[in-house]
Amino acid sequence: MIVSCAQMLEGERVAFARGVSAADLMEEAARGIFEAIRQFHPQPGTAVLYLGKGNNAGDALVVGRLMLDSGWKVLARPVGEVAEFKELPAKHWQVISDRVPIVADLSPLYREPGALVLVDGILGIGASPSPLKGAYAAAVGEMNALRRARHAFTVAIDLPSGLNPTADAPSESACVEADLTVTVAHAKDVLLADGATKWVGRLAIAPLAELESIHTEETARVITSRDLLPELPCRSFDFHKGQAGRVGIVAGSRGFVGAALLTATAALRGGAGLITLYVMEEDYSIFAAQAPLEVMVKPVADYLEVLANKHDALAIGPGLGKESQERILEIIQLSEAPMVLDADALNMLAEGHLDLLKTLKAPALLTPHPGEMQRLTKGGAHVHAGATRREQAEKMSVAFPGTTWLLKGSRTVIATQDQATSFNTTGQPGMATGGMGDVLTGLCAALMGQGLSLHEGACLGAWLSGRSAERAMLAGQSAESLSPGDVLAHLGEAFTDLKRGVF
Ligand SMILES: NC(=O)C1=CN([C@@H]2O[C@H](COP(=O)(O)OP(=O)(O)OC[C@H]3O[C@@H](n4cnc5c(N)ncnc54)[C@H](OP(=O)(O)O)[C@@H]3O)[C@@H](O)[C@H]2O)[C@@H](O)CC1
Ligand SMILES: Nc1ncnc2c1ncn2[C@@H]1O[C@H](COP(=O)(O)OP(=O)(O)O)[C@@H](O)[C@H]1O
Repeated sequence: MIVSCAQMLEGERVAFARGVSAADLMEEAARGIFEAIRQFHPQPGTAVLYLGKGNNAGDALVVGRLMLDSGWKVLARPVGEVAEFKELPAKHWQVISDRVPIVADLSPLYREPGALVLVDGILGIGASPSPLKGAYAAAVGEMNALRRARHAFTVAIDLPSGLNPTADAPSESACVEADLTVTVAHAKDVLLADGATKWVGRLAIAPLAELESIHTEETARVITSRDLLPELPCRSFDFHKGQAGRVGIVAGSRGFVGAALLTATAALRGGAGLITLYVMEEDYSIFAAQAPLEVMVKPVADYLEVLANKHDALAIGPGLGKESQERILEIIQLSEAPMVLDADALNMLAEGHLDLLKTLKAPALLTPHPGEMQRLTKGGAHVHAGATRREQAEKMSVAFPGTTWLLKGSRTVIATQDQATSFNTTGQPGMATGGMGDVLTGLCAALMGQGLSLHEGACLGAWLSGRSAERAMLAGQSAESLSPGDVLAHLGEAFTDLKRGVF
């Protein structure tokens, strides 16, 4: 659920009026924040707490205490004097001050071995909307410099300090550039603004039981493992492959073999019962030689043969090229199985055939990246110039009833008419490499084949592929080295994380 900072403050006020204690909330919030940090840094290292004077600093100090108890070395960098701390941060500072040196000189941090985590407890939702000045702006600049030069992992508590808590668009002045923002109780709308993503980074929500039921926006939500898990069918012991879905894949061409194989392997790792990859006869030997053993590769003289077989879901588009446009458009129009349309299938629709989406027999999930979306919306008939990413996806889903739109990016957004628009939180910049979208397509098709609705299949596919990328990083990959193959290899852990309810 999504709230404005003002709604959050009001929710807190109501909770305090019924006797909830701010100290208890802070303890619970900090436990969630620490858990989220551990999700990315399971082994202790060095942490620097950047501290303002309000309760955001209080949260950081409780997180610091939990880190100390788990073997971390913790240092403090107050923006002002510790004597200025308000009641709760002052109390928590007293508890740990003898174990937490105040850093005066930053230069040793640049040489500090091991993981370095910066905790941004400077400002939260109590921040004024004006741009940061003086010592506050300097502290933010210092954190960003450490992040860039030392690759320090930066965690913002509630909001990255400097993000305007009242505006739709964040200010471009001093703002903490976070790798992870752990926001308390509910996602704040400002964190989801298009321009905010580069400051917010990975978003996680630390739940607060007492603030669960505050008034929230019902038309949008942030995807969480807690909401997604009930959508994943729980397999009975006597489950058989026919129940796991027959997925057909229409992808690949000469020169684009990998796209089809990534899609097929993702469908396999996403749980599909039977997977058939359809390829043109003349290319059969290339695909058959490289396809996973479990995938059936079927040569066709004409793509329309695909429709003669029964499927629970079809994935159409990755690496298809342009040659079979007419036939592919026919399949899209005639298919009775739900479809995921990606890559070349989208490019074909963009070449004057978008209205075909009004005559489909089956529902379709379209998964454009921003470039493909631009091609699909050119001319402005359905989406006005300057529309936000959320507006683009929503407007297309309304223009074409029966379709779901997943607009890819670092904050993937998923829209279906009359359903809450969903924002994904998982993933990381290492995913910005060719082939990641093919994995997403195969995964979504597998989930739809197992009976998930288009919207929930898209949400779960986006969450799992992002989480799998994070898992690959924990297993030793880096943002530079991460490949779609790594995402495929770690999907099992992503499913396990879903079941464990990770952030
Ligand atoms: N309430 C709760 O129960 C819970 C709250 N929680 C946590 O508390 C956070 C909110 O805490 P908060 O209300 O104390 O505000 P916060 O953001 O820390 O700082 C405000 C202080 O900073 C100052 N200041 C403001 N703007 C400034 C600027 N531009 N430049 C410089 N200074 C500026 C301003 O000082 P003033 O100007 O008033 O002297 C004020 O004192 C919330 O985000 C979450 O992390 C969680 O623990 C869950 C339970
Ligand atoms: N910075 C990022 N953070 C999170 N996810 C990302 C990031 N960059 C890319 N992704 C994800 O990686 C995938 C890339 O898809 P796409 O651009 O279609 O790749 P391709 O067409 O090369 O297969 C999408 O799921 C997208 O959301």
